Amino acid sequence: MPRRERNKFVKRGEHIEILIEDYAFGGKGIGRIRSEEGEFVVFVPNTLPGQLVKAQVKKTSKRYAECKLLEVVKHADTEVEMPYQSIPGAPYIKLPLELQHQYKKESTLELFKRIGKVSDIEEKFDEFIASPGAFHYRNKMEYGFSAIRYDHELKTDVDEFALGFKKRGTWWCGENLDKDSGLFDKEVEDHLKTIRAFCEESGLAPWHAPRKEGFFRFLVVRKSYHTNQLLFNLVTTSPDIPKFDFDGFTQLFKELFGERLAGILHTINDETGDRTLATTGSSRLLYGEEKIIEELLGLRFEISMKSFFQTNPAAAERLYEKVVSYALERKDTIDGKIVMDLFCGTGTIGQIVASRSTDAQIIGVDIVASAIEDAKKNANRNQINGVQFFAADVGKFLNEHPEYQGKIETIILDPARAGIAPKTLRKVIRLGAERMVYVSCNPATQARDTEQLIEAGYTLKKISLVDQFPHTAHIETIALFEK
Ligand SMILES: C[S@@+](CC[C@H](N)C(=O)[O-])C[C@H]1O[C@@H](n2cnc3c(N)ncnc32)[C@H](O)[C@@H]1O
Repeated sequence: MPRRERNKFVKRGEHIEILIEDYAFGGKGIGRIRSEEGEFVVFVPNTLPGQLVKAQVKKTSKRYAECKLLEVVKHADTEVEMPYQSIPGAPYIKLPLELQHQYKKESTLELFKRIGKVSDIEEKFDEFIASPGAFHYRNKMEYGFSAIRYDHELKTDVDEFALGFKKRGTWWCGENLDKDSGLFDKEVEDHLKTIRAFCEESGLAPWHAPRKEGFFRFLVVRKSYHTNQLLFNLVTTSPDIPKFDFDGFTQLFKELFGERLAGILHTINDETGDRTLATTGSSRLLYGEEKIIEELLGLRFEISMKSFFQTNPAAAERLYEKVVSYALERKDTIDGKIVMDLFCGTGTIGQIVASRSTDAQIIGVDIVASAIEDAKKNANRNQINGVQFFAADVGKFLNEHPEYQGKIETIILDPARAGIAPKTLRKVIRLGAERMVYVSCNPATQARDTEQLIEAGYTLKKISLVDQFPHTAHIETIALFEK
């Protein structure tokens, strides 16, 4: 085993108190220990510049240490009070949006300098696109049931029924969400404690993660901003199904949400893993419809519990507008041409490009068969011609279709967080497109791919950032590459 390099500043397991001075990409606060021996860097995720924090050292190397946040000892002067319940999914909610934007922009551009080797990245920077709504912007939430609850007053775990989110940094312990978190639908979250009380009164057990047993597992909610309707999915295990009052449960939701209630599903998940939906296990409709309709840039989409859909539709519209504007900037490479939409998901980008061009042929490829089915249905519903969708791995698809080499002028790429596998990227490069519009939800992998694209003769022309998830560390980037 390689020997870990030691440092003279901190030891693994040690508790330290440190002032956070800076922000690194991905939501890590940076602290510095200074001594005559030099400067030592400490990363503490989910912290803000200006905070004094207690942290535990998890990993060390010669020049830096990675820590886990234990407690914020003193808040930063920049933090503001919020009327929302704080949740692990929104670690930066107390930081004013302008500062969140500034940190996200600086740390992302820095990545492209360091990993992508684009030294003049500031000159390529085009626009920072904010989310139209900074609060209550999500259209989906997954609340977990837990038999172990974290009590913030007692500062310990207690054996009690909980419904909400996992306590940050644990897999076994939940926290109750008692009111609006500021991220999803206020009415749903304000009513969550009533739903919890109904479930608790049934006497059936919530999921006990260490023992891997219990009846109640998840409550998933999807919302349409177009119709303001809500679709719920109660996920449970199967043995106690006959003991649960599903009619009473449905009645409660009708009373709480009235006209807003589109439907309620019940899904069985007997698998012990932490996933909401089991690969096995069935779903049945308890009430109403199993789909809701959403509208995006004038196009209509049918959304079921399983389909992928952008989580912040209003910000997704802005993201798509930017992607399409980069693609259509040179209409001569689109009109009457074949355009590839790789990693196309439900095919939204390809459909928008098709609807705004003349005789373009869009080829959409995604590995998830159900997403491709939705893409085809959505294209039919929106009466969009000239689109073809394929359920396949992008690398395999390009192997099996050498006829496209040299025939494509514009490629749109929107890979998942892991980025594009280097082998697949080489195949994409071999298509010989003049232009690539590369969308990424993980700029770190995009910065890595940028270096490979530059080596292959592409130039990074422009880059825009889209803040789809305010109060989190996430940021999306749209980069335009040209030969
Ligand atoms: C960020 S999403 C794309 C979203 C899509 N552009 C949209 O706007 O709806 C990334 C997509 O990559 C797909 N994917 C991941 N690995 C893949 C592979 N090897 N080949 C094809 N598609 C893949 C995922 O199924 C997912 O739909």
